[in-house]
Amino acid sequence: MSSLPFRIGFGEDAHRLEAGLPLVLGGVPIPHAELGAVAHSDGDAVLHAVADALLSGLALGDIGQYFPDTAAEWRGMDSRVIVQRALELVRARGYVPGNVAVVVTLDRPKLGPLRADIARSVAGLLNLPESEVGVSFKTSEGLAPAHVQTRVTALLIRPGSVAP
Ligand SMILES: Nc1ccn([C@@H]2O[C@H](COP(=O)(O)O)[C@@H](O)[C@H]2O)c(=O)n1
Ligand SMILES: C[C@@]1(CO)OP(=O)(O)OP(=O)(O)OC[C@H]1O
Repeated sequence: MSSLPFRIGFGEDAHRLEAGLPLVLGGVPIPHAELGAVAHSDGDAVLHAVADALLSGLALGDIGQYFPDTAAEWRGMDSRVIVQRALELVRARGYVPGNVAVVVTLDRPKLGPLRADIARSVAGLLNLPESEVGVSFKTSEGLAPAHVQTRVTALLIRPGSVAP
């Protein structure tokens, strides 16, 4: 069991995009997306990277170990369940999330108008104030138009080990 007051986690995810599929990011359905994620689950690349960031901060592996993409039971699953499980594992080791920073690379549609919705959704899942969830968007500058990529850093704190 770690005795460090802080741990840093990093997660990354990518999904191929195709027409006729839904796009969900951070638990928020993206309206008017021409392309959606090809995935075994609901393909929420933000929540997959959030969960991996939580797990990696405590060297707990990655979501594929807990939710294999070969298991029929996880087909089409709501990725909020993945984050909830990762959070349970983090809490069981005596840590809680302090803040997270999310970067989404997606060419279309523009996500700026949904920034607050995504931050609020991720914050709610992690039991954090919205102000502790940074959300940035980038395009690939046309290099990967049928692709969504996400990267997330997470600070994990052991309550009681640092002055408030
Ligand atoms: N899907 C996206 C991608 C980017 N944005 C915003 O556009 C601005 C410029 O992005 P660059 O990749 O060209 O640097 C930036 O302010 C992003 O927030 C967006 O809203 N949705
Ligand atoms: C979430 C899982 C399981 O349904 O499948 P995908 O939706 O394909 O997502 P990915 O980020 O490729 O890997 C994790 C998987 O185990």
